[in-house]
Amino acid sequence: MFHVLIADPISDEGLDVLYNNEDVTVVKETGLKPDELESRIEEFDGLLVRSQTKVTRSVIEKADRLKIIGRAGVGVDNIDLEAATENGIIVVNAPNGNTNSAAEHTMAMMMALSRKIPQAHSALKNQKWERSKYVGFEVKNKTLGIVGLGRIGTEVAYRAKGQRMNVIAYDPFLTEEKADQMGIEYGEFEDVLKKADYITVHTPLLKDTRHMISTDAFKQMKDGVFMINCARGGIIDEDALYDALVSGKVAGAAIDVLEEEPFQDHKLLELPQVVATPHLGASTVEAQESVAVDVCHDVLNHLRGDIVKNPVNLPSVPSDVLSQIEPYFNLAEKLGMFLIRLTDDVPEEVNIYYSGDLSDVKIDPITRNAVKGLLERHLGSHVNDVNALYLAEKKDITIHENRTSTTKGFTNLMTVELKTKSGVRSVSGTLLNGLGPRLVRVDHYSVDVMPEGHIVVIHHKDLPGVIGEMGSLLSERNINIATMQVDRSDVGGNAIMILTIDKHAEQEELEALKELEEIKAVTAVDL
Ligand SMILES: NC(=O)c1ccc[n+]([C@@H]2O[C@H](COP(=O)([O-])OP(=O)(O)OC[C@H]3O[C@@H](n4cnc5c(N)ncnc54)[C@H](O)[C@@H]3O)[C@@H](O)[C@H]2O)c1
Ligand SMILES: O=C(O)[C@H](O)COP(=O)(O)O
Repeated sequence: MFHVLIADPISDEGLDVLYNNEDVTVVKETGLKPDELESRIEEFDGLLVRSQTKVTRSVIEKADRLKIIGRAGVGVDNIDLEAATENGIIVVNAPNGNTNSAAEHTMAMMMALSRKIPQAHSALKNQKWERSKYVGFEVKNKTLGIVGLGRIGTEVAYRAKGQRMNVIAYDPFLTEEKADQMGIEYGEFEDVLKKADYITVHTPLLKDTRHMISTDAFKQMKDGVFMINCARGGIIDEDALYDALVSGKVAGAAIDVLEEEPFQDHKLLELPQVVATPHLGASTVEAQESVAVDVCHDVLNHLRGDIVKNPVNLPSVPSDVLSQIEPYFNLAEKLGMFLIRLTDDVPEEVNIYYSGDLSDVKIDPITRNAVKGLLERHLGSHVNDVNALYLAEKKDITIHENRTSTTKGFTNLMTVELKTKSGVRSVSGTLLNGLGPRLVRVDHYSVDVMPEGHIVVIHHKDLPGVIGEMGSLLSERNINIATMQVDRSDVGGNAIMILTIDKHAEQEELEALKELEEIKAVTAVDL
């Protein structure tokens, strides 16, 4: 049974996705104080929030069974992503559901600002008919500067063109060609600052974007510029904006978001040329239904062990690519689990080689599964594909991915190589069409083993009678051999035997095998 906590108001249409399942219980407790959330969180497998609830490191560190945090919306700056990743908790969001609403709100704010609608409205409600006081500006033929041309910035650009504005945009991923296609001007950040009559920001709040609209940025702008922020508080330095408004450098500002929310007594709100809404960009029926449905599906999928659509702290994989690589996840994990059993030394470096069909697919998610398999032996079951690479780095294990043309006759081949102070061990595997995963090499020995169940790997001398002796030893202990694979380096030299047996091999059973003179090493691997 999975327990999911809904900590912010989330649309019922989304919650229905969770309610209608026998394996899920939903607890709705919105408006929890940070210490209340900390004390409740250990009961839950899933947590659903919007922007209000702060999912801090101390919340995450108390979340012993938490597997997923769902953000019904875009911005995840209220969630400590680093802490979530370290603790193997996947964070998912719903990036597409509120794009339209946020873009429409931005346009509404720009028009309200330009035509002083909120000020005129409030005067009229106070019985003041002040027509001359509220003369505004047309936006037609003015230049709108967009900082951040992602989903929302792009929608704003198209709407502004519909208003016959000129649009100039800056985004690190914007090319001149793309700008041409959109019929807008491509600019550097400074060009946008200098040329725009209205500037709207649509970036996430990141280290690089915090206070990117600073005192220095205001200095570069036209006198009488209008500023709009329907993205995140903190992108605009609020003190610098206040000074620029008071000095008249900025003619007016439309603000949906501030650094500290909820906000009430903010000095910006005292200025008559500031139009503000309480973080309403995504607050439409349509957006809320859409983000809630999207995020609840991802939460349910993840809890049931299925793939999520919108991971934030995992590489996102388009579904057509996923269907190509998902079958390799199990193979990769098994290779990692097998390999780590071949040595008791401290892992230092892992090299993963992808070849054949695997040489031109997205390999990062496959690598995560291999590393997860490797680390599980020593770090336990809290290792997952979210934190596998982070934990490897923490343990000073370097991971290298390599694409090679060496297929050794297989249509796809994956080799995981582990370096320790005593040497290099490696294991290779393939997905056999229709037959599933196979181990095909262990170090330099060729084998053909299904990587599942109870396996015993025996390194021995290639001498007559060894196989028989081992067979009798095992049968004396009532251990049935299901399959057996042998290979040798040269006649009479070193050899390997890989047995699959019907039950877990106990330590004393392995010790008995080791007593045979010809046996050099015996390792049990349960996959
Ligand atoms: N007010 C609201 O209710 C509301 C609603 C939805 C989204 N938002 C916020 O709006 C913002 C944009 O959302 P989105 O869905 O368009 O995100 P997005 O990821 O699609 O777009 C963000 C864009 O910002 C660009 N960017 C990053 N750093 C930049 C920099 N230094 N300079 C210029 N551009 C930079 C990125 O390249 C990207 O194209 C986010 O902060 C989101 O949280 C607010
Ligand atoms: O990032 C977002 O999606 C918006 O800021 C919406 O936030 P909200 O879900 O709290 O309205």
